[in-house]
Amino acid sequence: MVERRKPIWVKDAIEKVMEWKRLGSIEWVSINECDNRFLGEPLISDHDVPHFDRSPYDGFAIRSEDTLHATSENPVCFEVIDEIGAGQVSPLKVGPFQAIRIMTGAALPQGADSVIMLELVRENLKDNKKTIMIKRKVKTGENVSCKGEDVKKGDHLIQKGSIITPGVKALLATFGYSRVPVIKKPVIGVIATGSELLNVDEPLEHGKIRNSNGYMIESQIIRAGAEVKKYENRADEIESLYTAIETALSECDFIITTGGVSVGDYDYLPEIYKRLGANILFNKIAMRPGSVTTVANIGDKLLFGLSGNPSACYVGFELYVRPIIRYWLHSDTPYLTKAKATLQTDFPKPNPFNRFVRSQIKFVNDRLIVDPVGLDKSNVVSSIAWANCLMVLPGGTRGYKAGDLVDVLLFEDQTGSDEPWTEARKSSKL
Ligand SMILES: Nc1nc2c(c(=O)[nH]1)N[C@H]1C(S)=C(S)[C@@H](COP(=O)(O)OP(=O)(O)OC[C@H]3O[C@@H](n4cnc5c(N)ncnc54)[C@H](O)[C@@H]3O)O[C@H]1N2
Ligand code: MOO
Ligand SMILES: [Mg+2]
Repeated sequence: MVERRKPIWVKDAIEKVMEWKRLGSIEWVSINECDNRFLGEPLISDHDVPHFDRSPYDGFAIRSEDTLHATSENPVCFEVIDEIGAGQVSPLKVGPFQAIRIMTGAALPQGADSVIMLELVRENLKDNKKTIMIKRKVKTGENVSCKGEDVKKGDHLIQKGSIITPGVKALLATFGYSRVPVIKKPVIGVIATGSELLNVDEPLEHGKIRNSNGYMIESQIIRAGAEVKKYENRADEIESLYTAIETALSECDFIITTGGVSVGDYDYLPEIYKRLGANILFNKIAMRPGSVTTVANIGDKLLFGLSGNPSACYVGFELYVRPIIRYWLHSDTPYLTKAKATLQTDFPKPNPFNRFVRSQIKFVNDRLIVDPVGLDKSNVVSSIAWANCLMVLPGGTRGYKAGDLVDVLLFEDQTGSDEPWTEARKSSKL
């Protein structure tokens, strides 16, 4: 008799997984290698930015009070006493009716309190003496980038666990981080199982397929911010599969297997969990695809038994593995970013379970609209490539109509959510 599995709610499954969440430790890497890593310490400024008053324009540094009576009928003459470019500092102090020619980024010289742009003055050279004529009043502080206007010393700029984007990297450089504290990535072992699997470079044979899950999961692991340890594909053969998982357990923080978790004759994962003495957190979830997603723990290590069906495998990763990785990386928003969008086409298929539909979300006339992509079956691979989100259609008997507002989970958005998607349980059956 085939084992009857008891499905649990999506939210409960995520909670059970997150009971085993762990925080990663810190390591220091070169700033050249910090892209897309997660910051291991908050970034607090240790100096003002800029740390000196500077000119935001190419112009002349002057004392504004000297322009008090300047008009086009009555221009005021200034003697140009020095010239400085960015990085140069004038040793001179600007006195009454004196000016220093100054380029964008250069430190404002002593005595000056404002800058007038090159375009607004008339320059003269007489007897080797440079002068300028100013025809308008200049305000105190005009065209000066003041010390600390960008960042003040002691400002909390970026919190620990934030992803290092180009902007964050610019700040790290600004504050002299040649080495950057980041969270050490968890190492995730990946074993694709199935006697039908060919390697990517093997020619097709009747009845066999190339292993796509292994590559897809590798890519999802990298996108989530973790490190992949890829093992050879394993045939549906209990002894070699058991040995491969045992080895992976000793070498990795978490293990992902794909395939072999259902109730088929050659689905050996349930038997292997038993042999390993693993504690099964769940082996059936009230969702499509990915209902067979199984998660077990041995000590503090989680074994994610993702479905062999590509779309189910993909969804299983995003819902259950990704938050474990992001939590490890100290993110306080480890779940996929949630949004609401308007369904653009009817989705008439009724479903008793919560359905996570591979979809495309986009802006049309300032409105977020979402459309399913490709074939909505768990064994398809093509729709994954066209999807940038999962549209969530809660279980119930009815289908959905164009114009309905639906929940959407975004794959690429880095904001994340502090709460996972949660089903309204009344409308969904177990
Ligand atoms: N009698 C039942 N049959 C099935 C049930 C069920 O409840 N009762 N569940 C179905 C559901 S739902 C799913 S999902 C699949 C899950 O299957 P497994 O996780 O056991 O995976 P396999 O049987 O090994 O393979 C399923 C399918 O996926 C293809 N596959 C496997 N690995 C890869 C890979 N690395 N790359 C690409 N494709 C892969 C494999 O060839 C199969 O076609 O079970 C249903 N059956
Ligand atoms: O787990 Mo299966 O994906 O429900 O199709
Ligand atoms: Mg199977």
